[in-house]
Amino acid sequence: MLKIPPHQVAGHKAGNGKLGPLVDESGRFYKPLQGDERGSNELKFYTSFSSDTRIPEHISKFFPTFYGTQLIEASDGSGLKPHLILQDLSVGRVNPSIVDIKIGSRTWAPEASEEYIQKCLKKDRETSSLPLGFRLSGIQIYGNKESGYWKPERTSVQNLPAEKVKLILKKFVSSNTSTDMDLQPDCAFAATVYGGSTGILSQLLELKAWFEDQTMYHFYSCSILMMFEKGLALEGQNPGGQIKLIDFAHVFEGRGVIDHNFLGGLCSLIKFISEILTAPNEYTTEVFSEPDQKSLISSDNGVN
Ligand SMILES: O=P(O)(O)O[C@@H]1[C@@H](OP(=O)(O)O)[C@H](OP(=O)(O)O)[C@H](O)[C@H](OP(=O)(O)O)[C@H]1OP(=O)(O)O
Ligand SMILES: Nc1ncnc2c1ncn2[C@@H]1O[C@H](COP(=O)(O)OP(=O)(O)O)[C@@H](O)[C@H]1O
Repeated sequence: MLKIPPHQVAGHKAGNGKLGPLVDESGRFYKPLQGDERGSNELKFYTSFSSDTRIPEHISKFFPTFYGTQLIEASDGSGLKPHLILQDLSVGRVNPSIVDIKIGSRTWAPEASEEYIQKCLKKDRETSSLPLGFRLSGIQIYGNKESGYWKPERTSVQNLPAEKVKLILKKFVSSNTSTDMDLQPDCAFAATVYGGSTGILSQLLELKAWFEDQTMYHFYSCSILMMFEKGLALEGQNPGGQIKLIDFAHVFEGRGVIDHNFLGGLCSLIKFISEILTAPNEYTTEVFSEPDQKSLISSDNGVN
C-alpha cells in the first residue's frame, strides 16, 4: 500500500492531483522521474554512483540506497509512471525533526537552458543561497505531543539573513521550540545532535574531506537532509543525528575539477553549526535599524 510521505519537508509533493513521491511500508521511497532531462539525469546519477567502486563506504553511507526503477501508479492519477526506488530515510523515526538544506550559491548546472538559468539565478539572488552558499529549503521541528510540529511556510525560511538562519539552526536542536521567533532557543540538544564523535558536525566534516578531493561529480542543487529524533533526546538517549544527501537531478560530471560550489556551501554550513556548538548561549537580539528593515545583531553576553 503506497502513501504520501508523512515527513516530506521540501520538493514536489503528491496530493491534490499533483505528481510527487510515495512511500510503502517496507521502507522504500518512490520518487517519480520527471519527464524531462531532470528525471533521466537523476536516474543516470544513481545508476552510476551506486556501482562506482571509487566511492568509499564512509561516503556512500551518506546517500540513500538505490534499488532501481519501477512503474507504479503515479500520485497525480496519470497512470503507470517510472519511479526511482530509494531507501526511505525517515523510516524507523517516530517524530523526526528534519531540515532540507540546498547547498551551493549556484543551483544550476552548466548544461542548463538559458531560461532555467534565469529562473535559478533569480531564486539564488532572492534567497540566502548567494550570500551564505546554502538555503533552508524546508523544515519541520518536533515540539512535543501537544504542540506537534513547527513547519513554517517554505518561502519564509529560504531568504533569511545569516543571524536568523543561525536562530533556526539553534531552534532545530532546542527543547523550547516555539513559533515565537524572538524566544531564545535553549540549544538543549546541540551537544548530542550536532556535537560528539558521531554527531552531525563530525559527519559534515567527513563529507567535506571527501569534497576536498573528489572531482568526479558536481552536485548542483543537491540538498543535505539533517534529521534527529527529539523524543530520544528528551529521554536522554542518543537522538540519532544524521545527514543524508538527496536530489541529484542536476548532478553532472566533474571532469577533474573540484566542486567548489558545493564545497563552499558546505564549509559555510559547517561554520554555522560549529559556532552554535561553541557558543550555544550567544544572545541574538532583533533590532530595527530602519522602519522597514529588520535585521539581527548578536552579543555574546551569555543571556539565555
Ligand atoms: O517549483 P518550484 O518553484 O517550487 O521550484 C522547485 C524548487 O523549490 P524551491 O525553489 O525550493 O521552492 C525545488 O527545490 P527543493 O528541492 O524543494 O529544495 C527544486 O529546485 C525544483 O527544481 P528541480 O526539480 O530540482 O529542477 C524546483 O522545481 P521546478 O520549478 O524546477 O520544477
Ligand atoms: N530517500 C528519501 N527518503 C525520505 N524522504 C526523502 C527522500 N528523498 C527526498 N525526501 C523528502 O522529499 C523532499 C524532496 O526531495 P527531492 O529529492 O529534493 O525532490 P524534488 O526533486 O522534487 O525537489 C525532501 O526535502 C525530503 O523531505
